[in-house]
Amino acid sequence: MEVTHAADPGLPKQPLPPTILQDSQPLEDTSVATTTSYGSDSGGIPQLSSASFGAMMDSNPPSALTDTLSSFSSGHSSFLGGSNNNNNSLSTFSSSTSTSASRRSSMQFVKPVEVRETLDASVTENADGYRQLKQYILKGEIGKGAFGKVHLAVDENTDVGYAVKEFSKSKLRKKDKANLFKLGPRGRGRGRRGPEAPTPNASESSPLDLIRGEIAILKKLHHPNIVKLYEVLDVAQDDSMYMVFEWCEKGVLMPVSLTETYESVFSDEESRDVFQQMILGIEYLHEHDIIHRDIKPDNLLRSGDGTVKIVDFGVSEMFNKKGDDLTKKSAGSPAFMAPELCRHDHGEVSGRATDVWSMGITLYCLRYGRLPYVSESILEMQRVIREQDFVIPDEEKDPRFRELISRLLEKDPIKRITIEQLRSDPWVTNNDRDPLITKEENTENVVTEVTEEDLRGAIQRINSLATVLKAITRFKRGMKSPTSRSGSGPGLTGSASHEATEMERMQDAEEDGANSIAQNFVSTDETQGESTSLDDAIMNLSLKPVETTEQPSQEAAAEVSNVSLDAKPVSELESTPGPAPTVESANESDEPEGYQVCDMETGLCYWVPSSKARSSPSRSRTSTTSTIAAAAEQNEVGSESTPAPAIEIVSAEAPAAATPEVNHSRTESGSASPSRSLTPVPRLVGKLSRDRFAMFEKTA
Ligand SMILES: Nc1ncnc2c1ncn2[C@@H]1O[C@H](COP(=O)(O)OP(=O)(O)OP(=O)(O)O)[C@@H](O)[C@H]1O
Repeated sequence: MEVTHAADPGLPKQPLPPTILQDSQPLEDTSVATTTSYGSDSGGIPQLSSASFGAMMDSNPPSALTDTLSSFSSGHSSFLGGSNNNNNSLSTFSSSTSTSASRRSSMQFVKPVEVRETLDASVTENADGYRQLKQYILKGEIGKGAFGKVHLAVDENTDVGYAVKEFSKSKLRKKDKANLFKLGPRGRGRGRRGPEAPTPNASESSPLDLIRGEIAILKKLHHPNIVKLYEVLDVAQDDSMYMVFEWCEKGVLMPVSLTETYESVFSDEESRDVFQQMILGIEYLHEHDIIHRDIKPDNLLRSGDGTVKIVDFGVSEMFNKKGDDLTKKSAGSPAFMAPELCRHDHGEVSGRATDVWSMGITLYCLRYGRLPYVSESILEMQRVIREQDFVIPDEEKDPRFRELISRLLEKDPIKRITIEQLRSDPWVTNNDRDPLITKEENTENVVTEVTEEDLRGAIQRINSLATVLKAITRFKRGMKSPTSRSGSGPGLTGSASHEATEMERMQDAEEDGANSIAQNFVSTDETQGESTSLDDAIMNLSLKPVETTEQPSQEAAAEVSNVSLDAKPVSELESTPGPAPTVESANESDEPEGYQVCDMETGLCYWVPSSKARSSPSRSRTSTTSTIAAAAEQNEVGSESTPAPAIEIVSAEAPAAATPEVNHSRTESGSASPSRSLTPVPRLVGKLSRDRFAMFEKTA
């Protein structure tokens, strides 16, 4: 059996080392493990070190370094914030490590991947004695986090390797309660939300809510230097929840010890390469108003080709207001904490600047193999960070590096170097010999052509209207001229921020009815007083358990999509009087008057009129959005047992008296309907989103 790791879907699969490939033995058979280590609470079960697997893939594994690092595996102290006890090797960059040039070209392969959510998973034991979670066969432990183990898993259908992070729900709940006490409702859950975030409704919570913030953050991110999340699963019967991540087979870049110094550290070139990748990953995060807050070498993993992946968004914070990054919360690992956070009564601080500080400590560690600030107690550590200057070893001969470190570890956050300034730093760019890709290239979500295979490929389940918004956005960008997409237009110049890009998109949204969905989406607070942004919507919509009845009640449908009862479920829509124009009829005119939004999973298509066709500004915009959401979700509920009916939503904002609010046609299983001819593919115009919901312009 050939096992591969889940790199970007666009990249070729890479085989796992033969030792794992051949083996289908249960964990207890220690011959499976290429290296065995016994962590403090491993219970004697051999742990497979992902770094060891990675090292085996190197043509020239750095055995000396492996030896050196064995002294670092004895556990991290709380100063470092880490709790893993795996024996990850610090391997030098091997010949397989990608260069920044090849990385640049691989940026185009990053494809958005939808995160699947499974609420009723179960763990069974397979014929070979391995634990199996859905299609994932848990092969062995590759790490230990604060809330549980990290397993190497293999998808039995595709032989792709994944890192499956197990969480103990009881531990998470305990932590959640503590956060509630310390930080209030907004500090709850892994992956916190900025000050604008609404309070989660505890009474509606599902176990996945405990990690909902982290999921919501990871869902948004599609970048080569950010670890990909593929699926989250809750096992109702026991204490475990799982997150399925891209497997970073070379493991942790460098575990750091409070007391030790590495004998071998990253060379100038290697440190630059890692740091450049960190800059790109963090820039991307910051442009999406996400602050990581726990940047440290332990949270930088490497994939098989050496690409650096930022992991662990458990204490990250997502801000709803564009550009806002002020936080009062302290988080992260004390040794990496910025001085402005190192006082218990600190006021609001810039999250971006604190991430930059942590990048500085990380770079120092990479280069010199030790921390710049060390102390024996947390309070003392905080004092040292606030008051003392770091020391750069005398051997450091590169004045550019000295200058960079002092700008990164500048105690005043206002004076500290910014990500933007890092882009042109002489050490970072090696005096322009190794420049970074542009900010635009780095922060743009990649829009790619969709293949037939993609169209057929099932995205299992998406319970979020965010998908609709993303589809719309990508569709719009796909439809734009190359000039505007490349960012040479107003607001999209080299220094253009993501904020400007988003604003432009939103302005575009005014221009056609398709994007009215997007507008509705962000304006739901007008009518519901609840959701204020896409992020909120993700929070509110994406993790709800879906009823499994074929015909859910009106209340259930609204619950599923978390919309007001104003949103009509399909059953009610069916009896709505009025004409039910098909897309064919809508397409008869010469000019497009709207768009189809097609659900690629179920085959349902919705018709969204253009702004020209909309006539009643007084109608609640939420209604349209909500109705589509409810209808989509409702169909999803029924889709397992009955073939998908065809639904069109037309003239959704026309006055109710003259034209029904929502007209639709629906065909029961097996019966012929003109709407069945709404097969999306032939109608595709321009580029198409990979997501479940795709936009189609009418064809001439
Ligand atoms: N995607 C991955 N690929 C390979 N190994 C991983 C992956 N994610 C985690 N690991 C391994 O598991 C270890 C623990 O990771 P994890 O993120 O759970 O630890 P943590 O920093 O304590 O986080 P948390 O506080 O969120 O539990 C890592 O140090 C790493 O060795």
